[in-house]
Amino acid sequence: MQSRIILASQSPRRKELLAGLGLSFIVKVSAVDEDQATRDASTLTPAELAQRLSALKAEAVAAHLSEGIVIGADTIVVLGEEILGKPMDANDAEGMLRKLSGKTHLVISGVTVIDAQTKEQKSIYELTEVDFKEITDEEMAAYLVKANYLDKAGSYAVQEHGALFVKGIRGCFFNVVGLPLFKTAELLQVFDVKIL
Ligand SMILES: Cc1cn([C@H]2C[C@H](O)[C@@H](COP(=O)(O)OP(=O)(O)OP(=O)(O)O)O2)c(=O)[nH]c1=O
Repeated sequence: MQSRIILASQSPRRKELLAGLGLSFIVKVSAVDEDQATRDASTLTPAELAQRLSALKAEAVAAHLSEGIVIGADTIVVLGEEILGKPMDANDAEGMLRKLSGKTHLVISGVTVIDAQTKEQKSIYELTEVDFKEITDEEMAAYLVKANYLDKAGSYAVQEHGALFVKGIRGCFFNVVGLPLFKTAELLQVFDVKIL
């Protein structure tokens, strides 16, 4: 029998992406203080951090379960040495977008899967390069009024108004949206989840 799958994420994007694979699953979320965890993990590389945060989210949910396959994920935007998470407010968002303007950055998502019964746990990450156009002052002002950016790493969503700034990407598109489907599917197969 196929194990029950639990998505440990409040992100509507991750829910939609996973549902697109035809999997049936339930959503369960447990609180993780991502900001504190990021501060605690200052020696990690960005890829390690994304994986660590995804693991904390999956572990927080798996801790309350005796069976099931739990999936946690985390997405960060990395510009040079700087990690950009979600903005605190419009000012913060504007600052992030000014930094990203005209440059290429990385989007890294970590994904962790845990078998709640055996406690087997595995993490992967995926990395996508994203090229931004130069954002004009007029575009910036309109964007901050119209776009939904507060719950998005880097203050943009490539699948929404952020598309107007994204000239090109190299790598997995779904990774930028929040769940790298190819690598997530490979990982789920390690846990004997049948997709096809
Ligand atoms: C860069 C980018 C991010 N995002 C979103 C994906 C994630 O939802 C969010 C990054 O925040 P996360 O902390 O990874 O996820 P979350 O808080 O939304 O959900 P949860 O922790 O419960 O899993 O940014 C987009 O939707 N589009 C984009 O282009």
